[in-house]
Amino acid sequence: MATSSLDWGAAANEEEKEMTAKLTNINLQNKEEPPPWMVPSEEPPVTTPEEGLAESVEDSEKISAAEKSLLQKVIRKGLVENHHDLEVQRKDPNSPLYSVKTFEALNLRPELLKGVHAMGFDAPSKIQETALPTLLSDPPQNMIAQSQSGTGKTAAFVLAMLSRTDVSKNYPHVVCLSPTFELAIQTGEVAKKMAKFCPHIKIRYAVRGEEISRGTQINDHILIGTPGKLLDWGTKLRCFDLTKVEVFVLDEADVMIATQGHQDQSIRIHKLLPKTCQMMLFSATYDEDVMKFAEMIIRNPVVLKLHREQQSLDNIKQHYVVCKSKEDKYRSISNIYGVLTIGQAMIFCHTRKTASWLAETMSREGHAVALLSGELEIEQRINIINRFREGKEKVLITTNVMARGIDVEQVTMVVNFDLPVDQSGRADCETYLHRIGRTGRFGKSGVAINLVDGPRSMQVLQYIENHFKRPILRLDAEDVDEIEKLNKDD
Ligand SMILES: Nc1ncnc2c1ncn2[C@@H]1O[C@H](COP(=O)(O)OP(=O)(O)OP(=O)(O)O)[C@@H](O)[C@H]1O
Repeated sequence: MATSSLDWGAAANEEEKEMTAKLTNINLQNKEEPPPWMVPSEEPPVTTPEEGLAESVEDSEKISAAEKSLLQKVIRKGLVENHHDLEVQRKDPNSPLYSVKTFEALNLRPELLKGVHAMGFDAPSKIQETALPTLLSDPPQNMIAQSQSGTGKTAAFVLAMLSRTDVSKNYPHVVCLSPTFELAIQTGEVAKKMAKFCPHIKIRYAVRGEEISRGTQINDHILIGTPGKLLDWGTKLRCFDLTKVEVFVLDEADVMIATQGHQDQSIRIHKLLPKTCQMMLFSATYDEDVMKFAEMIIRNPVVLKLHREQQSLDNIKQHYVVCKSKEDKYRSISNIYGVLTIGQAMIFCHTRKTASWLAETMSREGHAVALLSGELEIEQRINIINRFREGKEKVLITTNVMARGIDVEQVTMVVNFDLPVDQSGRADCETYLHRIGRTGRFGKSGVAINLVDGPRSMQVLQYIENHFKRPILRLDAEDVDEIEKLNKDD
C-alpha cells in the first residue's frame, strides 16, 4: 500500500469515528429474545445438504489448481514465515550441503546482488538458505524442493537461472516450464525485476500468443513457457536446440501434473535434454504423484522439504451472531461494517448466489465491497485481488471454492456469512481453520464472526467449537460497545 503507517493510523481513527457515528443510530431498546432453536441440541452435527450446494460445485469446476496458485501469488504481500527446520531428505554424501545466512555469501555477480536487494530482499528465506548454495554450486546439482506457497521458491530458482545465464551464448540455455500462461508471466516478471541491473540478459516467453516462424533461431538466453509451446518451438519448429539447454526448471510440479497433457509434454521435453543439464523441480505440495513425477524427471536430486506451518486459532477472537434470516445476517454485517473496514475483512458465503446477493445489497446501501466469484474471467479475478491487496477495497466477499488455498495475510477479520460445511452438510473444520487460522504470525490477532441462522448452523458451530476446544462467544451485533471492543487487542 502506498499510504504510510501514520496515514493509515489517521485513516483508521477517522473511520472509527465515522463508524461510531453510524452505530449511534442503532436502536438498542428493541433487543429481541434469541430464537427457540438457540437451545443447544444434543443431536449429532450432521445436517442435510444445504440449498445451493450444486452451485458451489459449479464454482469449483471453474477454478483450477493453476488459477488457485496464481491468485495466491497475486494476493500475497511478502514471504510466508515458516519456523520449521528444513528437512533434507536425500543428498550426495560426496557433496556436503551448506547453507547461507546472507545473499552476499553466495558470491553472486554484483549486478544480480543489486537486483536482489532492489527487490527488498535483505536475507534469504528458509528454503533459499539451503537451496541456493546447492543450486549455484559447481558441478551443478539437481534438486527437488517442496515448500508451501509463498516461502520463496520462485525467487530461489530465478536467482539460480540468472546466475547461470551466460550472455556470450546467444541461444536459449536456461529453460523454465510453467503450467499456464499467467504463471509463466509471473515468473518472467520476477526474473525481469531481479535482472534489472543485468541489461544483457534476454528473456523470452514461450506461451500462447507468442508466434515464431519455423526455423527462426531464437537468440534469447532464457525461455520461460508452457510445456506445449516449448515442445513445439524446440521440436516441430526447431527454433532452439533442446540439447543445448544447461538449466531446466520445472515449476509448480503439483499444478503441472494436475493439468491435462502437461505431464507427458514435460517428460517429452525432458527426454531431449542433455544428461549434463541441471534440473530443478519445485512444488508447493508433496504427495506420491508429485514425487513419482519428480523422480522421473530429476536424476540424483538433493531433496529439500519444508513442512507446512500449522495454522492455529490461538490469537483469534471467535464470535457468533444469532440471526433469523439471510436479510438479518446482512443487517448484522451492516452493523459491524465500520469495524470490518478498520482493517481488511473477508466474508465467506456458501454459494455464488448468496455472495452475489450480499455484494449487491451491500453496494446498494453504499458499502464499498468487492466480490470474488466463479463467474469472473481470470483477468477480472486478478484485478479484484490486486485492488484488495492494495487496500483499495476493504471488504472482499467470496465463496469458499474461490478462496480455498488462498492465504490473505492482511485480513484481520473474517466473517462466515455461512459456516463451512462439506457436501453432506457436516461441519468442515479444516476449511474453518483455513479461513480463520493464522500461521507463524505471532502477536498478530484476528477476529472471526460466524453468522448463525438456524438450528443446523448452530450445530455446526458447536461442533467446530468442540473440535478446536476454543470458545466461540456470542456477540450482539446491535450492541455498539461490544462491536467496538472487537477491534481492540486485549
Ligand atoms: N528473501 C526474501 N526476502 C524477502 N521477500 C522475499 C524473499 N524471497 C521471496 N520474497 C517475496 O516473498 C513472496 C513469495 O516468494 P516466492 O513467490 O518466491 O514464493 P514461492 O514459494 O515461489 O510461492 P509460490 O509457490 O506461490 O510460487 C514474494 O512476494 C517474493 O517477492
